[in-house]
Amino acid sequence: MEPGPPGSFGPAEPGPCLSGQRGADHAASASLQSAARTKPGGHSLAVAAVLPAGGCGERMGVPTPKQFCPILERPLISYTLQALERVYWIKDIVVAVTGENMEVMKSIIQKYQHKRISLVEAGVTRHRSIFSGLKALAEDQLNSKLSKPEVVIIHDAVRPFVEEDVLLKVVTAAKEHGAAGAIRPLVSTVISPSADGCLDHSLERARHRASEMPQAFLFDVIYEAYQQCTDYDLEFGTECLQLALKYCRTKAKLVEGSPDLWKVTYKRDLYAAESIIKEIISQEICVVMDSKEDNKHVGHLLEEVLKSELNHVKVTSEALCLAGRHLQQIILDQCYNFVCVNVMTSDFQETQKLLSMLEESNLSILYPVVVVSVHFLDFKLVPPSQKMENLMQIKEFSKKVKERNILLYGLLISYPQADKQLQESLRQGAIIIASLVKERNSGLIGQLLIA
Ligand SMILES: Nc1ccn([C@@H]2O[C@H](COP(=O)(O)OP(=O)(O)OP(=O)(O)O)[C@@H](O)[C@H]2O)c(=O)n1
Ligand SMILES: O=C(CO)[C@H](O)[C@H](O)COP(=O)(O)O
Repeated sequence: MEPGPPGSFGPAEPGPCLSGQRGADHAASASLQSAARTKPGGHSLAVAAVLPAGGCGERMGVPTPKQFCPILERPLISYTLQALERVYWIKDIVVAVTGENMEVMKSIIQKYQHKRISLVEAGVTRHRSIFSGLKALAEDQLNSKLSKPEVVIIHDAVRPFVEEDVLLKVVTAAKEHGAAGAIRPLVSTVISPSADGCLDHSLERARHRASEMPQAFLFDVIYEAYQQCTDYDLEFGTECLQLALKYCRTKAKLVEGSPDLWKVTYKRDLYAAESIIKEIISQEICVVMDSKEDNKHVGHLLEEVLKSELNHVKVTSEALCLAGRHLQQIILDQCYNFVCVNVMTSDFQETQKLLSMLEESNLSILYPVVVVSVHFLDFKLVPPSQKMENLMQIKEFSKKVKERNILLYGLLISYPQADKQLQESLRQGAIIIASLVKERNSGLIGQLLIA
């Protein structure tokens, strides 16, 4: 039941938004947030979250429970925690895990520096795990640091792509209606089979919806419902909204959710989740160069070719010399891909400077950072073989920085005198860079690729 080996460092502040909407519409988000924090009377709304994480992931078909399966070497549950903890108005996050996985969970919290998390022991069914989380939040608990929230969010630990806007929508609707949950249109039609395995009847697809997570409730409503519900409900029930309806006559407001809210269930869902994460962290590349004229000139040429080859990626450039001030900002803004330009040289001074800055920044705690050390050489004047000995040092550097979750690759780009040939080698270089950034293949680190 050991989870796969995650990376090994300590994160900075809550990582980037996994929604791919980084930096988008700050003003709208701020006003939404203040709406969530403020009751009509002007007092802040106390919101907590309960994450059931005590399942064994039978349908995934692997020995590790799916919430601990690694994606880019970090356990799935860490992405979900990151998504919730970056929403500052969620005060407490209560995670239900089995006794057997308690230590694993504690080490994940420590390694990725998750904040505001409390752990409780999970039950044998999802409903029992949720009930256990709710009990920890109820005010009559002795020796508890937690306090009873007005609204509680319930969210599966295996739905990592939950965004702040849907959390806010369900919380706001729960405040008004007592309960609320995210829904999606049905993909397949739901049918009811009879005992002999034949079709009994089918439901009209357009009139039904798939119930997803997150859901939110007035705490008193859902706690009352769990206290009243039967053992049968706790054993076989799959819908919290139904408990609120059945035991508290609270009709949940249904909120349209995004397709990324789906529950990681089968093995293929891990691959899908990995692709989504890779896509999000590959959206920006920073070309780093020093201020020497030659270096700047060819660095900007490469930047232009990258821009035209990768039109969906934001390509920026930055000088390494200004005591790294702008570069620090780019690191703070969570750019996870760097191309370091070295002209007519096979030493790694520039690349090493950049690597030191990245190591100091802790940027790579949550996601692997790609660094491509680009060396422009005129292969006619300087045969690569002459420089090989020096260039091979990249293997050692890459091993060292891999421990800090930095993926270092080497790229030799031919620097011929003729403009047309240079354009062609820059284009080939850009294609290689794009693929290194997109794939984040740790098997290729320390390799010298040639364009
Ligand atoms: N006894 C249980 C069972 C499930 N869960 C949690 O409930 C969420 C959604 O349940 P599901 O996807 O069904 O998870 P598993 O039960 O682990 O998967 P499977 O049904 O394939 O065994 C997951 O975060 C899971 O860890 C839980 O906290 N306690
Ligand atoms: O989709 C959901 C809400 O309705 C739940 O995630 C789902 O019902 C969990 O149930 P199970 O453990 O049976 O998969």
